[in-house]
Amino acid sequence: MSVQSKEVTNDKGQQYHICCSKEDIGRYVLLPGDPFRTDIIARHLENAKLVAHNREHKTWTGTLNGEKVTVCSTGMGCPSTAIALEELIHCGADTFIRVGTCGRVCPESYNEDLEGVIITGAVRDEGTTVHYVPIEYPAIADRHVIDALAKACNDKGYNFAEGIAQSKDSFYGQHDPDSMPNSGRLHQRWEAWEKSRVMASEMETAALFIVSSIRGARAGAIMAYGSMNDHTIELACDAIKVLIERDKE
Ligand SMILES: O=P(O)(O)O[C@H]1O[C@H](CO)[C@@H](O)[C@H]1O
Ligand SMILES: O=c1cc[nH]c(=O)[nH]1
Repeated sequence: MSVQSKEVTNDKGQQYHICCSKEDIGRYVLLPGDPFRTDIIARHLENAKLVAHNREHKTWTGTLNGEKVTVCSTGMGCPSTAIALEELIHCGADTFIRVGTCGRVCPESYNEDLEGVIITGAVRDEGTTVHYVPIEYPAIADRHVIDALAKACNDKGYNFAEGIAQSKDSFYGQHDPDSMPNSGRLHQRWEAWEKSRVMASEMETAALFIVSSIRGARAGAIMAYGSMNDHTIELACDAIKVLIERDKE
């Protein structure tokens, strides 16, 4: 039996950061980092309505296959992602797909034909999730969500790999480690991720997987290499439809 966090509300009784209430949020949620990306993803929903926009969290709710589906931006990094997750779970959400962008890491990921990655697990190279549970606990995706993403990808014939993401706290620690006094440690660890077949580097998935596991929710992630593309958004929406249909069975 999973335990929810205590609700913290604003003066309207809404969740403190996302400024939403239970009736605003669907069971199924798409999670981009960027608030502007929510507008693009919301166009894939039927009857999408803007519910709230507070700080980095912009939230739309509409339907897919007749079920209520929400799009909510997490902002950049694990702290704001964990906050969004907790508050969406307070509102009754239990199924999450991150729709993000990422960088390439291991040699295999540098195959230019690959559009992106369906994430199966995340390296907890960040500071948020140790506030939840010791580092030995794995950050893994829900197998039903991975399978729904894999089915969507197979049906469309798009070229996505499956693999592990590194969730880090410093974008410039990845892109310019030599400018950091801590460069030795950054290089050593990056080499370890390259040698251990890490397929993607990004900043939110570890928090998504850890908070979801601990709170008893299901989560997965699909990420585009470089900038966001239509295929990644399409597959995330298709996977939500697969889960909706399978949940009815
Ligand atoms: O495209 P999003 O979802 O923001 O994800 C990636 O892009 C940002 C860095 O540019 C980080 O948030 C990283 O995880
Ligand atoms: O290289 C990249 C691209 C997106 N997001 C990251 O964190 N790194």
